[in-house]
Amino acid sequence: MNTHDTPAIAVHGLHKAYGHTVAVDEVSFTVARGRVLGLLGPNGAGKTTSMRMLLGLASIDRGQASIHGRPYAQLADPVGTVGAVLDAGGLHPGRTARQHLRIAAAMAGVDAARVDPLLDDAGLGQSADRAIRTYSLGMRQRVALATALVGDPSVLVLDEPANGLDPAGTRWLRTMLRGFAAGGGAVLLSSHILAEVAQVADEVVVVARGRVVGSGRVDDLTVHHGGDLEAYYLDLTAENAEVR
Ligand SMILES: Nc1ncnc2c1ncn2[C@@H]1O[C@H](COP(=O)(O)OP(=O)(O)OP(=O)(O)O)[C@@H](O)[C@H]1O
Repeated sequence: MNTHDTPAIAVHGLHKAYGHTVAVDEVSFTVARGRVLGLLGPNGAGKTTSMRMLLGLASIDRGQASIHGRPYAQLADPVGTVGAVLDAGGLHPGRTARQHLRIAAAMAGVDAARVDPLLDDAGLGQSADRAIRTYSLGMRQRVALATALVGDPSVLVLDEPANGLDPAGTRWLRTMLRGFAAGGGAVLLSSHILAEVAQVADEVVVVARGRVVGSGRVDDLTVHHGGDLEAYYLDLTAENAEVR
């Protein structure tokens, strides 16, 4: 199954518990090609766990998660299909950004010539030959984002991609994501920076304590809050403000 009617990302009835903590409780959403979906929610709401299940990094207790109609593990070309940023702290500290991207390109089976333009786009051209251990948080985030793009994927799954980025980096990310979606790509991103989400996402899903408490197009959801995503979000999550 890989027709144009199949959502790029589909999550249905996803459920996951860690001991007595229900991290994700019957979460469902889809992301169509050409769309950006923002996954919002308080700390501990289940956003990262949902993304990890989608990417086959955490087992699924119940429900299904698929990319272009298949579970991640059954994708014929996972690196060429999905780019992901889950934890920019996971980069090898002794490697340079250029080495890191070249290795990623080799693993994805793509031409190493793709690496330099990606480094330049991410604003890393000047620092690409320094060890990642000398990088700031925002620079690591830029490496992680550039790495996610190496395989020329059609789907991006990004956990707090703006974390640590300066204003120029945030603008680069926004422009990159809109361009990616305009080219037919699908993006799932989590973020606590609601002003940024309002600018880049077509739709949002709000989770609290593992459950979906709101979802839809940003314009529709915020109609009673003067178009203010933050006001809508804070109203919706007020009862679940206590983190777990
Ligand atoms: N490996 C784990 N072992 C035990 N509990 C976990 C584990 N991973 C997540 N949890 C719990 O599952 C719940 C959801 O966590 P998750 O990281 O998915 O939240 P989140 O929405 O991504 O939060 P944040 O916004 O703080 O990143 C939390 O209660 C968390 O403590």
